Amino acid sequence: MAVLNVNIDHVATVRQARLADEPDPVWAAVQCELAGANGITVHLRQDRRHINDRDVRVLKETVACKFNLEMSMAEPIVKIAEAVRPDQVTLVPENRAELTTEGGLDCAKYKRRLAEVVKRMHKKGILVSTFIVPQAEQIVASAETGCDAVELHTGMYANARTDTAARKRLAELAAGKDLATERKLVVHAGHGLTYRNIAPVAGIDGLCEFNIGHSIVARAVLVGIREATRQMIELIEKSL
Ligand SMILES: CC(=O)[C@@H](O)[C@H](O)COP(=O)(O)O
Ligand SMILES: NCC(=O)COP(=O)(O)O
Repeated sequence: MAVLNVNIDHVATVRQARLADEPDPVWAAVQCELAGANGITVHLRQDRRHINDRDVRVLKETVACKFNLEMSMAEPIVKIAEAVRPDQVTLVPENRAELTTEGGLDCAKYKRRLAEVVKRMHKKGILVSTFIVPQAEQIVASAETGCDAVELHTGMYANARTDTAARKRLAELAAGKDLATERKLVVHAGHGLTYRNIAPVAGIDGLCEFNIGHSIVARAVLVGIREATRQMIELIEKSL
């Protein structure tokens, strides 16, 4: 059965819209956890557009479930992860001009840097996942560099315009999950997942963890974050 990590970046986006001190993502994390979330995910971007260093430090102290830090492999950010020691890091590509994460991390191209970061994270007892498109060379590079998990990028599925295109993307995700499992990687999935599109992905047997953010925070504005988290968990659990 797959579990849900709630990505609370966009709670911080609302705070940063006024450079204020509310809403506090730390308060949101507590509510998600009380609603049954398996984990809390945040992306500490180099431009600090939403989550900041203080959030990451306080979340490390307060999150009792899994704390998953999404981050690029830029050296200053890697040093922060070493100091904070989240339960897991998910390594992502990052482009300052993007609205959100666009593609997957090119693990094959940056294999040497990836192997170094994996070693440093493991030395601190941190699990490592890579956020990748479901392609064989990315899965193999993640396995060969000693990663514990991969997060398959569901953005192309989420953006599919037709049922045929969505089915093709789902088949790619399922095949990626099979290969990653064969390579002894734990398989996560996320990006662009919503209350409307979660069911077919959550129906793929063997996916262990979903990271979902924007859609849950958007719903939370209307129904509260505990209820929004609860509704998403219910959909995931119903789909298998
Ligand atoms: C890696 C991923 O798919 C997302 O979590 C993304 O990195 C979140 O970043 P934003 O919240 O800035 O879109
Ligand atoms: N890695 C995906 C994630 O954490 C949340 O992505 P989104 O649901 O905000 O698109």
